[in-house]
Amino acid sequence: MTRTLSRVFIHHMMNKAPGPAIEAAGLRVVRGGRTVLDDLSFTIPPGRITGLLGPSGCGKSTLMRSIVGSQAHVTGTLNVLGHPAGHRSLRPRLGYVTQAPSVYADLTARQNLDYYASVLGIAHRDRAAQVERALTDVNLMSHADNLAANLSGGQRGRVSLAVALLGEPELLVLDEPTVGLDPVLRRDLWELFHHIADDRGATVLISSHVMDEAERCHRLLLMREGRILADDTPDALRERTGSETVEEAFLRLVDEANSEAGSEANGNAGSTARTPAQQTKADAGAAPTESSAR
Ligand SMILES: Nc1ncnc2c1ncn2[C@@H]1O[C@H](COP(=O)(O)OP(=O)(O)OP(=O)(O)O)[C@@H](O)[C@H]1O
Repeated sequence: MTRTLSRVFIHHMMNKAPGPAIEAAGLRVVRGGRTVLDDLSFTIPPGRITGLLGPSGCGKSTLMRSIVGSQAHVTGTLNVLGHPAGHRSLRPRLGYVTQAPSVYADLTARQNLDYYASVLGIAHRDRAAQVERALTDVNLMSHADNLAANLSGGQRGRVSLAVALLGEPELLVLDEPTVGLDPVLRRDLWELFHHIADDRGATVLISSHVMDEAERCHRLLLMREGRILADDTPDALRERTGSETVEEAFLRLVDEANSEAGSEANGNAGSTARTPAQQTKADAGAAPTESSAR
Protein backbone atom coordinates (compact mmCIF):
# COMPACT_ATOMS: atom_id res chain seq x y z
CA MET A 1 0.00 0.00 0.00
CA THR A 2 2.75 2.42 1.04
CA ARG A 3 4.65 1.40 -2.05
CA THR A 4 1.67 2.10 -4.28
CA LEU A 5 1.15 5.44 -2.64
CA SER A 6 4.78 6.45 -3.05
CA ARG A 7 4.63 5.40 -6.68
CA VAL A 8 1.61 7.61 -7.16
CA PHE A 9 3.48 10.39 -5.42
CA ILE A 10 6.60 9.91 -7.56
CA HIS A 11 4.45 9.81 -10.67
CA HIS A 12 2.78 13.03 -9.52
CA MET A 13 6.16 14.66 -8.89
CA MET A 14 7.37 13.55 -12.30
CA ASN A 15 4.33 15.14 -13.81
CA LYS A 16 5.22 18.30 -11.91
CA ALA A 17 8.61 18.42 -13.63
CA PRO A 18 7.24 18.39 -17.15
CA GLY A 19 8.40 19.47 -20.55
CA PRO A 20 7.86 22.95 -21.87
CA ALA A 21 4.85 25.01 -20.85
CA ILE A 22 4.48 26.08 -24.48
CA GLU A 23 5.86 24.39 -27.56
CA ALA A 24 5.57 25.74 -31.09
CA ALA A 25 6.82 24.23 -34.32
CA GLY A 26 6.27 25.61 -37.79
CA LEU A 27 3.72 28.04 -36.36
CA ARG A 28 2.22 30.32 -38.96
CA VAL A 29 -0.57 32.90 -38.78
CA VAL A 30 -2.16 34.71 -41.69
CA ARG A 31 -4.16 37.89 -41.01
CA GLY A 32 -5.95 39.78 -43.75
CA GLY A 33 -4.09 37.73 -46.38
CA ARG A 34 -0.67 38.59 -44.87
CA THR A 35 1.62 36.16 -43.09
CA VAL A 36 2.15 37.88 -39.74
CA LEU A 37 3.82 34.95 -37.95
CA ASP A 38 6.13 33.00 -40.17
CA ASP A 39 7.28 29.49 -39.28
CA LEU A 40 7.99 30.03 -35.58
CA SER A 41 9.54 27.22 -33.58
CA PHE A 42 10.34 27.69 -29.90
CA THR A 43 9.68 26.37 -26.43
CA ILE A 44 8.81 28.24 -23.26
CA PRO A 45 9.95 26.67 -19.99
CA PRO A 46 7.51 26.23 -17.09
CA GLY A 47 7.71 28.30 -13.92
CA ARG A 48 9.73 31.08 -15.51
CA ILE A 49 9.09 34.57 -16.81
CA THR A 50 9.58 34.74 -20.56
CA GLY A 51 9.59 38.16 -22.17
CA LEU A 52 8.28 38.56 -25.69
CA LEU A 53 10.01 41.59 -27.07
CA GLY A 54 10.07 43.37 -30.36
CA PRO A 55 8.95 46.51 -32.14
CA SER A 56 5.35 47.51 -32.61
CA GLY A 57 3.66 45.34 -35.23
CA CYS A 58 6.18 42.47 -35.09
CA GLY A 59 3.46 39.99 -34.05
CA LYS A 60 3.61 39.80 -30.24
CA SER A 61 -0.13 40.13 -29.68
CA THR A 62 -0.87 37.73 -32.53
CA LEU A 63 1.40 35.14 -30.92
CA MET A 64 -0.25 35.65 -27.53
CA ARG A 65 -3.72 35.35 -29.06
CA SER A 66 -2.61 32.13 -30.74
CA ILE A 67 -1.37 30.76 -27.42
CA VAL A 68 -4.63 31.51 -25.61
CA GLY A 69 -6.63 30.13 -28.54
CA SER A 70 -8.35 33.32 -29.70
CA GLN A 71 -6.54 33.75 -33.03
CA ALA A 72 -7.95 32.45 -36.31
CA HIS A 73 -5.89 30.97 -39.16
CA VAL A 74 -3.16 29.41 -37.05
CA THR A 75 -1.32 26.49 -38.64
CA GLY A 76 1.53 24.30 -37.46
CA THR A 77 1.94 22.92 -33.96
CA LEU A 78 1.19 24.92 -30.87
CA ASN A 79 0.92 23.01 -27.61
CA VAL A 80 0.09 24.74 -24.36
CA LEU A 81 0.42 22.94 -21.00
CA GLY A 82 0.37 19.67 -22.90
CA HIS A 83 -2.72 20.37 -25.04
CA PRO A 84 -3.26 21.95 -28.44
CA ALA A 85 -3.76 25.72 -28.00
CA GLY A 86 -7.43 26.59 -27.59
CA HIS A 87 -8.30 23.22 -26.03
CA ARG A 88 -11.36 23.55 -23.79
CA SER A 89 -9.55 22.11 -20.77
CA LEU A 90 -7.03 24.96 -20.88
CA ARG A 91 -9.53 27.69 -20.11
CA PRO A 92 -9.36 27.58 -16.30
CA ARG A 93 -5.59 27.01 -16.41
CA LEU A 94 -4.81 30.25 -18.29
CA GLY A 95 -4.98 33.90 -17.35
CA TYR A 96 -4.84 36.38 -20.22
CA VAL A 97 -4.72 40.16 -20.12
CA THR A 98 -5.15 42.01 -23.40
CA GLN A 99 -3.87 45.50 -24.11
CA ALA A 100 -7.37 46.94 -23.77
CA PRO A 101 -8.61 46.33 -20.22
CA SER A 102 -12.01 44.63 -20.29
CA VAL A 103 -13.87 45.62 -17.16
CA TYR A 104 -17.43 46.72 -16.59
CA ALA A 105 -17.45 50.46 -15.95
CA ASP A 106 -20.69 50.38 -13.94
CA LEU A 107 -19.39 47.79 -11.46
CA THR A 108 -16.83 48.36 -8.72
CA ALA A 109 -13.43 46.70 -8.92
CA ARG A 110 -14.56 44.07 -6.41
CA GLN A 111 -17.88 43.47 -8.22
CA ASN A 112 -15.99 42.98 -11.48
CA LEU A 113 -13.86 40.33 -9.81
CA ASP A 114 -16.88 38.66 -8.17
CA TYR A 115 -18.57 38.50 -11.55
CA TYR A 116 -15.55 36.99 -13.33
CA ALA A 117 -14.99 34.56 -10.44
CA SER A 118 -18.52 33.25 -10.95
CA VAL A 119 -18.02 33.03 -14.74
CA LEU A 120 -14.83 31.05 -14.09
CA GLY A 121 -16.83 28.67 -11.92
CA ILE A 122 -14.84 29.35 -8.74
CA ALA A 123 -16.78 27.74 -5.88
CA HIS A 124 -18.90 30.22 -3.96
CA ARG A 125 -17.18 29.47 -0.64
CA ASP A 126 -13.73 30.28 -2.14
CA ARG A 127 -14.81 33.32 -4.08
CA ALA A 128 -14.44 36.10 -1.50
CA ALA A 129 -10.94 34.91 -0.50
CA GLN A 130 -9.81 34.64 -4.13
CA VAL A 131 -11.14 38.09 -4.96
CA GLU A 132 -9.46 39.57 -1.89
CA ARG A 133 -6.17 37.94 -2.77
CA ALA A 134 -6.29 39.11 -6.39
CA LEU A 135 -7.07 42.68 -5.31
CA THR A 136 -4.21 42.57 -2.81
CA ASP A 137 -1.84 41.10 -5.42
CA VAL A 138 -2.37 44.09 -7.70
CA ASN A 139 -2.39 46.58 -4.83
CA LEU A 140 -5.97 47.73 -5.37
CA MET A 141 -7.55 47.07 -1.98
CA SER A 142 -7.88 50.80 -1.29
CA HIS A 143 -9.93 51.20 -4.51
CA ALA A 144 -11.85 47.94 -4.32
CA ASP A 145 -15.22 49.64 -3.89
CA ASN A 146 -14.77 52.36 -6.50
CA LEU A 147 -16.71 52.08 -9.74
CA ALA A 148 -14.39 51.02 -12.57
CA ALA A 149 -15.61 54.10 -14.46
CA ASN A 150 -13.95 56.25 -11.79
CA LEU A 151 -10.63 54.43 -11.82
CA SER A 152 -7.59 55.63 -13.75
CA GLY A 153 -6.46 53.75 -16.87
CA GLY A 154 -3.64 52.10 -14.92
CA GLN A 155 -6.01 51.08 -12.13
CA ARG A 156 -8.48 49.58 -14.64
CA GLY A 157 -5.57 47.67 -16.17
CA ARG A 158 -4.79 46.29 -12.73
CA VAL A 159 -8.42 45.16 -12.31
CA SER A 160 -7.97 43.23 -15.58
CA LEU A 161 -4.75 41.73 -14.25
CA ALA A 162 -6.52 40.77 -11.01
CA VAL A 163 -9.20 39.02 -13.09
CA ALA A 164 -6.47 37.03 -14.83
CA LEU A 165 -5.05 35.98 -11.45
CA LEU A 166 -8.36 34.48 -10.24
CA GLY A 167 -8.24 30.73 -9.92
CA GLU A 168 -4.43 30.70 -9.70
CA PRO A 169 -3.75 29.95 -13.37
CA GLU A 170 -0.71 27.88 -14.30
CA LEU A 171 0.02 30.13 -17.26
CA LEU A 172 -0.33 33.90 -17.32
CA VAL A 173 -0.22 35.63 -20.69
CA LEU A 174 0.14 39.37 -20.28
CA ASP A 175 0.09 41.70 -23.26
CA GLU A 176 2.08 44.82 -22.35
CA PRO A 177 0.76 44.96 -18.77
CA THR A 178 2.98 47.84 -17.66
CA VAL A 179 2.27 50.33 -20.47
CA GLY A 180 1.49 53.78 -19.08
CA LEU A 181 2.24 52.90 -15.47
CA ASP A 182 4.52 54.96 -13.26
CA PRO A 183 7.91 53.53 -12.21
CA VAL A 184 6.77 52.58 -8.69
CA LEU A 185 3.79 50.60 -9.97
CA ARG A 186 5.90 48.99 -12.67
CA ARG A 187 8.41 47.87 -10.06
CA ASP A 188 5.60 46.50 -7.83
CA LEU A 189 4.06 44.60 -10.73
CA TRP A 190 7.42 43.04 -11.67
CA GLU A 191 7.79 41.94 -8.04
CA LEU A 192 4.35 40.36 -8.33
CA PHE A 193 5.27 38.60 -11.61
CA HIS A 194 8.38 37.18 -9.95
CA HIS A 195 6.36 36.07 -6.94
CA ILE A 196 3.88 34.34 -9.27
CA ALA A 197 6.67 32.52 -11.13
CA ASP A 198 9.24 31.95 -8.38
CA ASP A 199 6.94 31.16 -5.44
CA ARG A 200 3.70 29.95 -7.03
CA GLY A 201 5.46 28.13 -9.88
CA ALA A 202 3.31 29.57 -12.66
CA THR A 203 4.63 30.29 -16.14
CA VAL A 204 4.48 33.95 -17.13
CA LEU A 205 4.66 35.17 -20.72
CA ILE A 206 4.82 38.91 -20.91
CA SER A 207 5.11 41.17 -23.93
CA SER A 208 6.76 44.54 -23.96
CA HIS A 209 8.46 46.85 -26.35
CA VAL A 210 10.32 48.50 -23.49
CA MET A 211 13.72 46.91 -23.54
CA ASP A 212 14.65 47.73 -19.93
CA GLU A 213 11.87 45.35 -18.85
CA ALA A 214 13.70 42.60 -20.71
CA GLU A 215 16.37 42.59 -18.04
CA ARG A 216 13.77 41.47 -15.50
CA CYS A 217 12.83 38.29 -17.41
CA HIS A 218 14.38 34.85 -16.99
CA ARG A 219 14.26 34.27 -20.74
CA LEU A 220 13.58 36.34 -23.82
CA LEU A 221 12.08 35.74 -27.20
CA LEU A 222 13.13 38.61 -29.42
CA MET A 223 10.83 39.07 -32.41
CA ARG A 224 11.00 41.07 -35.56
CA GLU A 225 8.65 41.09 -38.54
CA GLY A 226 6.84 37.91 -37.58
CA ARG A 227 9.99 35.91 -36.90
CA ILE A 228 12.05 35.01 -33.86
CA LEU A 229 15.39 36.70 -33.87
CA ALA A 230 16.72 35.16 -30.67
CA ASP A 231 15.61 32.90 -27.84
CA ASP A 232 17.92 33.10 -24.84
CA THR A 233 18.53 34.47 -21.35
CA PRO A 234 19.25 38.22 -21.07
CA ASP A 235 22.81 37.43 -19.87
CA ALA A 236 23.53 35.07 -22.75
CA LEU A 237 22.14 37.54 -25.28
CA ARG A 238 24.34 40.35 -24.02
CA GLU A 239 27.37 38.09 -23.85
CA ARG A 240 26.84 36.54 -27.27
CA THR A 241 26.55 39.94 -28.94
CA GLY A 242 29.13 41.71 -26.78
CA SER A 243 26.50 44.22 -25.67
CA GLU A 244 25.97 46.18 -22.49
CA THR A 245 22.19 46.03 -22.61
CA VAL A 246 19.48 43.85 -24.13
CA GLU A 247 18.47 46.80 -26.28
CA GLU A 248 21.95 46.97 -27.78
CA ALA A 249 21.94 43.17 -28.25
CA PHE A 250 18.61 43.39 -30.05
CA LEU A 251 19.89 46.12 -32.39
CA ARG A 252 23.00 44.08 -33.19
CA LEU A 253 20.89 41.03 -33.99
CA VAL A 254 18.69 43.16 -36.26
CA ASP A 255 21.76 44.48 -38.09
CA GLU A 256 23.12 40.94 -38.41
CA ALA A 257 19.83 39.66 -39.82
CA ASN A 258 19.63 42.61 -42.24
CA SER A 259 23.15 42.09 -43.53
CA GLU A 260 22.56 38.35 -43.97
CA ALA A 261 19.30 39.06 -45.81
CA GLY A 262 21.23 41.57 -47.94
CA SER A 263 24.01 39.14 -48.80
CA GLU A 264 21.46 36.44 -49.70
CA ALA A 265 19.71 38.90 -51.97
CA ASN A 266 23.11 39.61 -53.57
CA GLY A 267 23.45 36.00 -54.65
CA ASN A 268 25.27 34.50 -51.67
CA ALA A 269 22.30 32.35 -50.76
CA GLY A 270 24.41 29.22 -51.16
CA SER A 271 26.35 30.12 -48.03
CA THR A 272 25.88 27.81 -45.08
CA ALA A 273 25.55 30.71 -42.65
CA ARG A 274 22.28 30.63 -40.75
CA THR A 275 20.19 33.57 -39.66
CA PRO A 276 19.64 33.85 -35.90
CA ALA A 277 16.04 32.78 -36.52
CA GLN A 278 17.20 29.62 -38.25
CA GLN A 279 19.71 29.02 -35.48
CA THR A 280 16.92 29.32 -32.92
CA LYS A 281 14.83 26.83 -34.85
CA ALA A 282 17.66 24.36 -35.02
CA ASP A 283 18.35 24.80 -31.31
CA ALA A 284 14.70 24.11 -30.51
CA GLY A 285 15.35 20.48 -31.41
CA ALA A 286 13.14 18.01 -33.24
CA ALA A 287 9.91 19.62 -34.26
CA PRO A 288 6.70 17.68 -33.69
CA THR A 289 4.77 17.51 -36.90
CA GLU A 290 1.14 17.10 -35.95
CA SER A 291 -1.01 20.07 -36.76
CA SER A 292 -3.28 21.88 -34.37
CA ALA A 293 -4.64 24.23 -37.00
CA ARG A 294 -7.29 26.59 -35.75
N1 LIG B 1 -6.97 42.22 -38.63
C1 LIG B 1 -5.79 42.30 -39.22
N2 LIG B 1 -5.65 42.13 -40.55
C2 LIG B 1 -4.46 42.19 -41.16
N3 LIG B 1 -3.31 42.44 -40.51
C3 LIG B 1 -3.37 42.61 -39.20
C4 LIG B 1 -4.60 42.55 -38.47
N4 LIG B 1 -4.35 42.78 -37.18
C5 LIG B 1 -3.02 42.96 -37.10
N5 LIG B 1 -2.43 42.86 -38.29
C6 LIG B 1 -1.01 42.99 -38.61
O1 LIG B 1 -0.35 41.93 -37.97
C7 LIG B 1 0.94 42.34 -37.55
C8 LIG B 1 1.16 41.90 -36.13
O2 LIG B 1 0.29 42.63 -35.27
P1 LIG B 1 0.36 42.46 -33.70
O3 LIG B 1 -0.79 43.22 -33.12
O4 LIG B 1 0.47 41.03 -33.37
O5 LIG B 1 1.74 43.20 -33.38
P2 LIG B 1 2.39 43.61 -31.98
O6 LIG B 1 3.81 43.19 -32.04
O7 LIG B 1 1.58 43.08 -30.85
O8 LIG B 1 2.30 45.19 -32.02
P3 LIG B 1 2.11 46.26 -30.81
O9 LIG B 1 3.36 46.18 -29.98
O10 LIG B 1 1.98 47.54 -31.55
O11 LIG B 1 0.88 45.88 -30.07
C9 LIG B 1 1.01 43.84 -37.75
O12 LIG B 1 1.84 44.10 -38.85
C10 LIG B 1 -0.41 44.25 -38.01
O13 LIG B 1 -0.45 45.30 -38.93
